Parts: sequence; C-alpha cells; structure tokens
Amino acid sequence: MSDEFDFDIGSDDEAEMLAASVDVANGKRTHNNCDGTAASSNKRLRIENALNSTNSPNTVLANRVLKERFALSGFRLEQEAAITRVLDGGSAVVVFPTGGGKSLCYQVPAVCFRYQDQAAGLRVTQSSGVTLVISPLIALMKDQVDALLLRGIKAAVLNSSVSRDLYLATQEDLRNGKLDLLYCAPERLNSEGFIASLKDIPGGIRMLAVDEAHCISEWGHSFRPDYLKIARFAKEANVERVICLTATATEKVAEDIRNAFSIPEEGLFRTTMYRPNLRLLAEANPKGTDYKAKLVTHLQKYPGPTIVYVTLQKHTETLATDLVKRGFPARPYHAGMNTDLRSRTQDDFLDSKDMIVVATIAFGMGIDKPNIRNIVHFDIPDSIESYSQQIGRAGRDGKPSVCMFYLATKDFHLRNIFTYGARPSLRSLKLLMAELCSPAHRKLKVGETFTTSLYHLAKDVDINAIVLGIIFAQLELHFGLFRAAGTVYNTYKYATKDARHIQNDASPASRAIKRASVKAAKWTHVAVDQLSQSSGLDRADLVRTLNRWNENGAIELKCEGVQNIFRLQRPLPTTQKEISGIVKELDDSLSATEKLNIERTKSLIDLITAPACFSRALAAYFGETGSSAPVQCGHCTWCESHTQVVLPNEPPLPPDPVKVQKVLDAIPVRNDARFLAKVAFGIKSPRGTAMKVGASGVFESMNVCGFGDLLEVFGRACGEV
Ligand SMILES: Nc1ncnc2c1ncn2[C@@H]1O[C@H](COP(=O)(O)OP(=O)(O)OP(=O)(O)O)[C@@H](O)[C@H]1O
Repeated sequence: MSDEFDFDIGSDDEAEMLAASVDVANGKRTHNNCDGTAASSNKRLRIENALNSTNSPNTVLANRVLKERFALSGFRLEQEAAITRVLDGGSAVVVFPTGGGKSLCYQVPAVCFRYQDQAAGLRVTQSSGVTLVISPLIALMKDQVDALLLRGIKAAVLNSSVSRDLYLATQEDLRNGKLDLLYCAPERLNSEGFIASLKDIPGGIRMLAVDEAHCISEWGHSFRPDYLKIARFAKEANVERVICLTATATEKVAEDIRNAFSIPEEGLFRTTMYRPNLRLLAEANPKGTDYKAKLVTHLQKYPGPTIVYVTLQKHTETLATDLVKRGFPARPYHAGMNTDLRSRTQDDFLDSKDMIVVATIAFGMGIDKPNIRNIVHFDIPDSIESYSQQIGRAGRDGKPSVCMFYLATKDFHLRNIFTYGARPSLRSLKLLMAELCSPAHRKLKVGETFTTSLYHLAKDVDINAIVLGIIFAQLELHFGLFRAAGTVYNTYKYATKDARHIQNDASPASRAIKRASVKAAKWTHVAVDQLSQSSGLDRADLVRTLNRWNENGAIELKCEGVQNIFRLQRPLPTTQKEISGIVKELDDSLSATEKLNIERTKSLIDLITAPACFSRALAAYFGETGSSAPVQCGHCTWCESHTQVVLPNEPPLPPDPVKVQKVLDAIPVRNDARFLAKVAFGIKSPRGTAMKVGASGVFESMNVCGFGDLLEVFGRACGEV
C-alpha cells in the first residue's frame, strides 16, 4: 500500500524520502497504487522538491519546531512544502483529506515567526505579530487551543463563549505581543471593535489561516457569506500572508479560493483523496424494503465503531432506540441535544470499540478517532462533498473499513425539501426590502448606523435565519448598501453580589442605572437603550458602568436580546424601481442557488448509480484524473459486482385537486404561492409557525407530489401565473 495514499500512516521523514528517491532513481517500484501501477512522475517531482527544500533554512527551522515543540518526528509530504512556502512569505491553499494534518500547516509557521525574527534580528522582542486563525467550529477551536497551551505554545480563542475575564486577558496579551495564535469565528470580523483591537498588535497579523476555506466559494457545498468578508479583511488589515485549508475542494472551488486571496497556482498543495482501505458499497432500497432489518444485518456483519448518518434529528432518536432494542450499543447525536449530552456521547464514542452513533451531519467534524470501522448513509447526503467528508472519517488507522450507502427515492425527496424550504418567496424579499428602506432608515446619512435584530427580522419577513444572513451579506458585498459593524445587547440584567459597592458608586451613569433598574425574583433588569434616551447619557457609559461592577465582583451580569448594527455605505434606494431591481437580483440569485443545490444531490446519485468505480469517480470529481487517481479500486460495489445500483423509479404523484382545495380551505393566504406549496409539502417556516399550520390537518398532506407541480397549482390559486 502506498504511503502517499494512506495519509495516516507514518510521517515521511527525511530518511524515508531519501530511500524512496533512491529507489525511484534506480527504477525500483517501492510505492504501488492499489491497482499495481508504478509511482507517478508527479510524486517523484514532489519528492525531489521536498528534498531540495530540506536545504532551505525555513524548512530546517520548520522541522526543528516540529520536533521540539510538537514532539513529532517528521512531516507528511505536502505539509513541509506548504509550510516552507508560507515561511518564505508566500500564501498557500492546502487541500488535504479529513485527518490529513492541515492544522500543523499553520501552527508550525505561527511558532516559527518568532525564531525567524530572532535569527534575522529585525524585530524587537514581543513584536513578532500573531497568526489569526478563522474557523467556524467553536468547540474545535477550544480543543486546539488547549492542546497548544499544553505544548507551551501561546494561543487563545475569542468567541461568544469566552468569559469577560478571559476576553480582557486575551486582549492584553495581544496588545503586549504575547500570543502566537489567536482563533476566532468568521462572524467576529463583523465587529468594528474586534478589528480595531487587531490594529494594536505589535508586529501585526503575520499570517491569516482560513479553516474550512471551501465555505468561501458559492460553488462549494456549504457557502458561508461571512467567508467572503475574510478576503476583504485580509486586504484591509494588511496581513502578510494567507493559508487557506480545506478537506473538500473541486478544481473550481480551489480556484475560487485562490482568486479571493490572489494566490498563484503554485501555492496550491493538494494530496489525493483516494483511500484504498475504504470499501465503498451502495444498495438501493425500493419502496416496501425493510430498511431496519437490512441495517441490522449489515451491522452484525461489520462490527466496530460506527456512525450511521440520517437526515432528520428525530430519526437519530428513533433509529438509535430501535438498534438498542436489537442489542446494539447505539446512541443518538444531533445539534438539538444539550451540550453536556453531546460532549458525553462524543467522549464515549472516542473511547469505545463497538459504539454506534446515529447522527445528523452535526456529528463528526473534528473527530480524530482512528478506528471507525463503518460509516452508514441511512439517508442521502446533500452532495458529493458531504459524502466524501463523512466517509473520510472511517479507517484513519489505515485498516479496512466499510462505507455503506442506502439509496431510496423517498430520501432524495426528503433532501430536496431542505433545498426548497430554504428559498424565500418574492413576497418575503419585498417585505425585507420595505423594512430595510423604511422612512426611518432612509433619513440616515452615509456613515451612520441602524440596528436590527436579525433573529426577529427572520420571523417578521418569513425567511430562514441562515438565508437571511446570506441576503444581508449580498446587500453588503454585492450592492454595497451597508456594512456589518457589530452587535449590541438590548437588555442587561444583573444579580447583586455586593450592594455596598453599587451604593458607593455615585457616578451619573450609576445613579441612572439604579433609578431605572426593575427588580424581579433573582435578576434586576435594565433597558439600556431606553435609559440612554430618557437620561441623555451615552449608552456606552451605561454599559461600561455595568461591566465595571461585573469586573469588580459587585454583580453577576447577563446580556440578552442581541441586535445587529449596520453602517450605511451609500444612500438607501428610494424609488420603487430601484427596490424592485434589488428584489429581482436577489430572487434570481436565490433561484440559481436552489437549482445548484438540487443538482448537487443529483450528482451524488449519478455517481453512485453510474457503471463505474466509485473511488475513481470520486477522485475525478475532485479533479484527480492523473496517474495518482485509482484506475479501479477493486472493492466498491461496481468493481465487485459490475452491476449498476439503480435509484428506484418512484416518480412524484400529480397534485390531487381535492387535497389542493383542502389546503386552500384551511389556509386563507392568497399572496404567496410558495408559502402554500411549503405547507402542502411539509416545510416549516416562521409564517407557518405563527399561523399554527401544523394543527391545520393539511400540513405535509401532499408530500408525495413534486414541489414544482405544487408551486404551479398554488400559483394559479394566488393569481401569480
Ligand atoms: N506530520 C505528522 N506526523 C504525525 N502526526 C501528524 C502529523 N500531522 C498531523 N498529525 C496528526 O494527525 C491528526 C490529524 O491532524 P489534523 O487534525 O491537523 O487534521 P485535519 O487535516 O485538520 O483534519 P480535519 O479535516 O478532520 O480537521 C492529528 O492527531 C495530528 O496530530
């Protein structure tokens, strides 16, 4: 088995590389692909490059830091090349599979900068700057910071879960140039205060590391608009270099990442996605199949730590209960469970040799368990990227592992519900623009701010909160209307711990707070915005006073009712024509996203049902068509049986006029066909919740129909078509 393909076995230290290169030069085949073909010329080139780069002082430094600070004996092939590039001052994109060792690619340079500066004698002590790591995974950031601190590397995290004391201590460390790495979530770049605090770091931002960098691309499967703002931030903050990391990037996505940060092609470091120890299986489940019986047989045949992926949170619970009844040590996991239970489940799984976790996609990110033997897709994942990320969690120890994919038409249908459900109706977009361009907002001058609660706005205009975030980012980045400036809390409440301290504070802000405080059972409430208006005192003064009491231990402070602040970048549109133009552009782009997402799931089905090796098709999807890609893996369903898996042909039924009429009788809405179609199809929305459509008896009554057909019949009823 080739060590190039098995990213979890052994690190390619100098001696190993030397031996390999000698064998290559002698024409010996030391590293074979699974189909027996010789090591590629690409690989030889990389080995030569790696050998050349071992001479560079930055490579030597990186290896020293790896050994002395991380206690590891050597880099895996592309790690060293990527690290050397960033230490030489270049930017890089790193595409390694899950568990491939991406974190070291920014952690090692972050530690090296100080040594580089000492050797060059160019910077004074404590002015080596910081490596800023942007990651969307809050839990993971904390784990990484804890691990770095254990190694004596100065790292910290700034996110919403950090206590005020820790926040202040971190800010102080930053100002004093004591931190090597600072982790934060992308949303933090929306805070003007945070960005201002980065300006005070002695030595500036030496490197910006962007984890899960595929989120930057609209072609990626999990586009996050806040990621687009990272590139703007990198320019504005003059970061010295950027390293973007991801486990899943097609060629197009990698190109988007490179373009966003102006990284040349030679800055791309990619290792193969192919995992020869994974046996990729798929089976169709036509209507009437006893799914659970099939799963039980499969789990009996392939024991060991297992993740069973399902789409709906409620199914994690029901399926886990069923499996327990049949004697399996199964547990559910989803984002709706409380944090303690989730951590316990994850910890138990990490220690277990036989546990089965029935989970939604919430499970798995950052789980570094080497011996996961099975991944089962009980429902259909949303894209090839998600599928490949999830199967990538199996067999990190290099031992044979099985990935089973059950294919059922009804799951395909269920998957599409999420896509259709995310797209807002035209009515919602119009409501949103009317709200944003209200007379009060239109009075604002460029540079002034307005405040809104995105949480409440999502409900008022009937748009899913995530999609509303995407729309706001578009209004900011594409239309240039405003810029996110931060968040404030509307309601503060405190529990008194030292009444004398508060009594002795005679400042005007303190007196005003005491006058306006409303005491309930445990908490005393202060409506800061109202108090600022009625007293004429600066809001910031009031908040500062509360924070000071909190820091001095006089109170325990809690903040609620988060409001988002936006700073106007240009006058808001005033004419109906301008507003309609924006609504149309937004609708067009949301429609294109909807189409893309439907196609994404379809591409996965096409891959699994094609007469071709699954592993080869996966590699090709991620742009690996060269000699490093597998020809035939020899152990996927296609290679083993040469029989195509077929998605059962169970087409949607046409809308039944009697049921259509029942929906119209129960729901008096005639201004939004998309809303009626969502009710009939069984898609929840804020408007539906407010109208209690769940209790109407017609919710989900037409879930066997095509969503497009429903849009058409309800469009006619609403006079939209
Ligand atoms: N050169 C190396 N030698 C030995 N172990 C390594 C090396 N590089 C990384 N590792 C180990 O491999 C494991 C996975 O690394 P890491 O978490 O950085 O992967 P990743 O690519 O970020 O994965 P994910 O996509 O799951 O976040 C870690 O336990 C890490 O310590």
